[in-house]
Amino acid sequence: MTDSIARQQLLYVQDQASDDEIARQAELYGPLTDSVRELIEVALLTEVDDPEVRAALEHIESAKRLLRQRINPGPYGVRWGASGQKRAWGNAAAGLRNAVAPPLIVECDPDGRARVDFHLGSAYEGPAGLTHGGVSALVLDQVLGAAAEAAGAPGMTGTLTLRYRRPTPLGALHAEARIDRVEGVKTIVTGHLSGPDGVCVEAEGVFILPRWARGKDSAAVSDPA
Ligand SMILES: CCCCC/C=C\C/C=C\C/C=C\C/C=C\CCCC(=O)SCCNC(=O)CCNC(=O)[C@H](O)C(C)(C)COP(=O)(O)OP(=O)(O)OC[C@H]1O[C@@H](n2cnc3c(N)ncnc32)[C@H](O)[C@@H]1OP(=O)(O)O
Repeated sequence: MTDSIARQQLLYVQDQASDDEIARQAELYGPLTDSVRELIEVALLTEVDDPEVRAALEHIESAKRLLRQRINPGPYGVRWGASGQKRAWGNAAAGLRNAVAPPLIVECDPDGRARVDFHLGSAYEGPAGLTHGGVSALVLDQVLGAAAEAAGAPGMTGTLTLRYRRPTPLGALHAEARIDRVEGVKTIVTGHLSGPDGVCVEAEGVFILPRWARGKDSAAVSDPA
């Protein structure tokens, strides 16, 4: 096993946190993340005068000093609590503690379907007034991957093929996915992202359970044996 695979595996952690403790953390950190996400948007769009910008910067620096007093060296990883509840809170698309995430709160069915209604603000702009194509890929990767995982056939994205059919606006959007077929360790998933005028991006993904995870269940992925 290479060092990088071993390091990756160590970030899948059983931390035995109780459901109550997880709920406490979600209540504490969820609003912090939401506030930082809004800060990103406000910092992008503010038109106040220079002294107000400098004063705001001081406040933000002070908040960072507070939070840095005790800090995880990162990244967050994926953690499972005592009841098996999963926390992928660092995830760039869906993480509860990641202000970069839109966030996507994906609904899944165990038969391998997933869907999400979400909102992309000005921070996700690519072409003027439109969603960045890489952000559409992020969303579809996540939703297709979640469909595979929901059916018990999770995997790393091996191949993601996208067809951008019409420009994707910012604002209220929808994405959905379903498993097309499972071929051994490969799960093939299709889906799309749509806006108010219809489908904007179509996707097909091949999700592959990596060698190191084969024959293990999610409760054992952090066991390097
Ligand atoms: C229960 C355990 C949980 C384990 C957790 C592991 C993964 C779960 C991860 C996320 C799931 C959760 C939620 C979903 C959320 C988000 C989705 C976003 C996910 C990502 O953001 S993820 C980051 C981007 N992703 C990468 O960073 C991948 C880098 N890469 C690799 O890690 C390897 O490259 C890998 C694993 C892809 C394959 O490596 P490998 O050694 O396991 O593969 P191997 O050679 O055994 O091939 C087996 C069969 O796959 C075919 N095959 C091989 N490579 C292929 C490819 N690229 N495309 C199409 N088919 C391919 C072969 O042709 C053969 O096919 P056949 O059986 O038909 O011959």
